[in-house]
Amino acid sequence: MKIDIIKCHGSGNDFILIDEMNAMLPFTDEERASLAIAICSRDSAVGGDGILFVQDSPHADAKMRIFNSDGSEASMCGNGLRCVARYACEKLGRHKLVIETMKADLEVEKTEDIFEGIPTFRVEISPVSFQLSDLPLHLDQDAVFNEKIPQLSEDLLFTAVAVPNPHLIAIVDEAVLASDVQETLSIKVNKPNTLFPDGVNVSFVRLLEKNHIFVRTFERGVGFTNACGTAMSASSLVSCLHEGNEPETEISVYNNGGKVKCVVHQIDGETKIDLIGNGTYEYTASLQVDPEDFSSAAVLDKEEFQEEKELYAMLQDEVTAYLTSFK
Ligand SMILES: N[C@@H](CCC[C@H](N)C(=O)O)C(=O)O
Repeated sequence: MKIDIIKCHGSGNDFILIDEMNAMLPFTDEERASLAIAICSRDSAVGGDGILFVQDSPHADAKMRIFNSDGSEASMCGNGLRCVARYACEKLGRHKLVIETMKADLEVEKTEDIFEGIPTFRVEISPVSFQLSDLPLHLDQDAVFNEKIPQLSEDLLFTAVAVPNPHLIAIVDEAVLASDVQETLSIKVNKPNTLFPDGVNVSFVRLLEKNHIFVRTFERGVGFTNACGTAMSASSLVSCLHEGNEPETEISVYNNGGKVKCVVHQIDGETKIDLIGNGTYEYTASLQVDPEDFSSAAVLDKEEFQEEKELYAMLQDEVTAYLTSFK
């Protein structure tokens, strides 16, 4: 069988986008999980942090489903939603859409370039919940706000938040960021454990200057990625709650894959976060796959988006220069 794909990324968090809108024979969920495991493998002909399935929606302009590279389905994907926003806006000829996700219909729109010539999109990150039951995190308390979790660390202070996928966030210094603390802790809470039965995305955050932070994330179902959009959004919120950054103000969020901007909105007791950043295409192609063995996928008719790659590399150079000033 042949599957048309777009290889894309949001801040270096890379995905395979598959359009299932109007599909005559949509995949089963078992096939979606198997396909993610097969073609996201960095040993495969494609490789990626996950697959974005774009589908019809009965009550929104389109629907996004995200399958991690281990085949697990997540409730949300911020970097992926920007790629889906670009694809759906271009397909439907619109600049603003509503995209259905597992737990919410979210606003997306094309916005001013984050770097000249780089397609940039604003996506809504919500709902936001600090209730531990919404992650879930099994502790005998309702929330974890900038406090210790002795089972995980004697020193670090954590905040737990669902946006709506689960995130555990710690503000750390450069020395902790450079250590293996994050990897060890992340592996512990993403294998069978009593605290996080569904696993959790773990982010270490370094404060750079006012309204400028660096975020590195070990993603549930993937491992370390260049960036995690929901994690960068949640980390921006935490930086407003505990570290003096400002709601209703653009927070520049740097990561190993580039940068995004986040704006935290807190209105009538409800929190929403705008995540603003690139939706970059790397290439289009057709995958020739054996429906009985997805791992045999071959890439055909590959067409590169060379100019986009070169522009994004210039943004990354700018980010590297900025981050070097904090070493
Ligand atoms: N990288 C995504 C998050 C993808 C899902 C996450 N790994 C999870 O399982 O919750 C993003 O950009 O938010």
